[in-house]
Amino acid sequence: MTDRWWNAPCRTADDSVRRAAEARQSQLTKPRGALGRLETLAVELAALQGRERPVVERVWISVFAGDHGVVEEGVSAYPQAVTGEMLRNFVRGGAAISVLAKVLGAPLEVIDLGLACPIEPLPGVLQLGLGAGTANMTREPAMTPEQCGQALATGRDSVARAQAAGARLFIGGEMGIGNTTAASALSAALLDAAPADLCGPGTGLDAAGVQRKLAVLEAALARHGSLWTQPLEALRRLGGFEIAALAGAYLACAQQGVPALVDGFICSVAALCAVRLNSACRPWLIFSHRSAEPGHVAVLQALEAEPLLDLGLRLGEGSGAALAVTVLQQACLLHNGMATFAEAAVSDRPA
Ligand SMILES: O=C(O)c1ccc[n+]([C@@H]2O[C@H](COP(=O)([O-])O)[C@@H](O)[C@H]2O)c1
Ligand SMILES: Cc1cc2nc[nH]c2cc1C
Repeated sequence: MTDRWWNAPCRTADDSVRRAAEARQSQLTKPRGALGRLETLAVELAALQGRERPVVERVWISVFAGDHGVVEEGVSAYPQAVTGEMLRNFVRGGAAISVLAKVLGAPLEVIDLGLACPIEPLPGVLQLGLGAGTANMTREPAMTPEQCGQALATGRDSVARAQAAGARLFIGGEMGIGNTTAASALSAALLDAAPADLCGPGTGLDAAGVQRKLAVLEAALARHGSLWTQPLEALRRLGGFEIAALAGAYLACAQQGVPALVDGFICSVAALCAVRLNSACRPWLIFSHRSAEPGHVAVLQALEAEPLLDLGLRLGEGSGAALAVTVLQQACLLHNGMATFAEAAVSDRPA
């Protein structure tokens, strides 16, 4: 991997626009701060978009899918064939993210990076064939350097398509049976944390299943723990195709100046990876929700992220991010549409 494109500079938010947007918030007909997080969200979006009146329109959704060799260790409640089966469901319109994309009027791009149980060519699914899923990380690195580089570039290419379509907000989703194990291993490595703090039921393991998954995580970390010093190598050894693609997408979003709405546990681990690869991407990442997957808390904390929603979701696909779009939209509509104290002839000081 000689082309380390992710090291190129990221765009920066516009501080003068931020100050103008803050000044506007202070003039709107409400006690200062009364719209809580909606105020800072609108101001931050204004600074990122470089416009005092931010807008959330033309949302783009890319869902990245891949399988995981570690599934042969019995770490998921569901069989690996579900990854490909869900891709069919995505394009036929029956998955949660299909419904939410339709509601938002957002294009839904589906990318199959490499499946253990390949599916037929399908209109609407971009099939890249990086491999029959990743290798089993308890035995060998999940990805070759070439696969990891191709997966990162896949995310970057999605952002380029989003930008060409005029997208103002990027949502990355993921689908991959076993990917909570990859995300737990990768985050334990990057955070130097105990795997027990990052291991959870995923799609629905029972207590015995979670214990088995923990033993698998410990084996993977013992196998690779001393073999990586750079985040890229941790990603290659412990991550997955879709996780690398998401990391590449977040980095490209920051380089191109497109805010990204981050979904749940797996997406947040990809975001952590992106931040470790190039910390200047962090301001472009907005965290949509706190997943029910227990490891999400530690990852959010490490990123100093306070997510917008906490609905007990643990689906993935980009679903939590798609749900949070409405919150961003309402924050902007209030910021842009409310009257100022002067316009409405309302006294702007407490008695
Ligand atoms: O987004 C989340 O927070 C989340 C939490 C738990 C599970 N998932 C989804 O469930 C799948 C991975 O679960 P598992 O148990 O097979 O590792 C994968 O397709 C994810 O999209 C997603
Ligand atoms: C049915 C199903 C749908 C999903 N969507 C994202 N991860 C998933 C895992 C399963 C098992």
